Amino acid sequence: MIELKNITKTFSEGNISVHAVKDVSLVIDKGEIFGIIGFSGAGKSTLVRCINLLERPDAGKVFVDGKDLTALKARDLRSARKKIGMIFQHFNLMPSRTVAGNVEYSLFGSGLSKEAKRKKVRELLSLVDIADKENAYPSQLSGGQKQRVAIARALANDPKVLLCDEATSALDPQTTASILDLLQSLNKKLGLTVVVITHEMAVVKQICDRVAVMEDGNVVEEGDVFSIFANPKHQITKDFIKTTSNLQKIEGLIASGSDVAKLKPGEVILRLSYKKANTSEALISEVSRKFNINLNIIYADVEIVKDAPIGGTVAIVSGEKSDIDAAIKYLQDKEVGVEVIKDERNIVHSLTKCIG
Ligand SMILES: Nc1ncnc2c1ncn2[C@@H]1O[C@H](COP(=O)(O)OP(=O)(O)OP(=O)(O)O)[C@@H](O)[C@H]1O
Repeated sequence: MIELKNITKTFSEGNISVHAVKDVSLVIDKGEIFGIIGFSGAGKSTLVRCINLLERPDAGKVFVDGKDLTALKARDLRSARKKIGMIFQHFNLMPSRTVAGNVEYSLFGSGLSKEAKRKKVRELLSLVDIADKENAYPSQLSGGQKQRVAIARALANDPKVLLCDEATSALDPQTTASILDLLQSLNKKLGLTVVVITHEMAVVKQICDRVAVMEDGNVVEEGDVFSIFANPKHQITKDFIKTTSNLQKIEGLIASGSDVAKLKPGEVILRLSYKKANTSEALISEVSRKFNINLNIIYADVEIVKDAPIGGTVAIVSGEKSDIDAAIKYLQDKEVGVEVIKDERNIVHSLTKCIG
């Protein structure tokens, strides 16, 4: 549905140049929810604004629904743009128009009669569940309600693509969840291709099918959401994932000398993370039985991402060194990520050596 080919965009002010997007190529499939995540200044907004040519790239091509937008004349570009809706962090509603007026404004030039426009506006407002606010002004609405109006407005010309630029960043967590639910239901109901820019991995986890991670104008990693969460390759991706997982807290507990992370000689702390869609919690009891070791779980953080469990556990493991080694190998063979966080097994060895 969307293909970005070698997109480059540089902003110049005086003799300072900012390379906002550097030779980025991406393919976003029809009907998917695609996330673009990165820290502030990574180039996400610039890249997404290149999709509807709000920013014209210095180099590269933009294909949407088979059309090369970069090659279109102004009039054709205007009509192609109508098939690409966009919503923003701060909603961008017109304060002097009512909710219905804001949505109707987008139907200007649609050729619909006054009555047909009214009907369309009512349908759109019902679709986003805000029909009761038809006559209210933006200043009388909450942030979540404003974003619903902005979504209705973005859908007025029956677009095939919806671009969402930090659409939930100004909302509280509960409202964020309800707007993400709405985007997901519109994606299913209308077959809409949705592109979501965010700096929150939780947003990606909740609704995206695939994600691209941006840093310093480049896409550094890209893939389906489960694989990215299970096997992040780039440091920045790992940092983003840390923000949504409790499994990293163990380092803090060790550093603070917490009793929870104290080991007896011979014990080891392992962090197990699921890397395969068919991994299950049953593995823990299985290795415990099979290798005659004890796993005392300190943290478990497992949730369902794209219908598969993701996350893992942190456990204190005790048993014979050779049994623990064999259990680690067994888990790794089952494609569970195993990290040794703290290891007191050598203490047993040195004690044995001393006694011996
Ligand atoms: N119109 C502009 N003129 C000059 N520089 C710009 C312009 N737009 C963006 N930039 C610069 O390009 C870089 C990328 O900005 P961009 O807004 O695309 O990043 P972002 O990842 O979306 O960040 P944020 O999450 O803060 O919006 C930044 O260094 C920014 O200052």
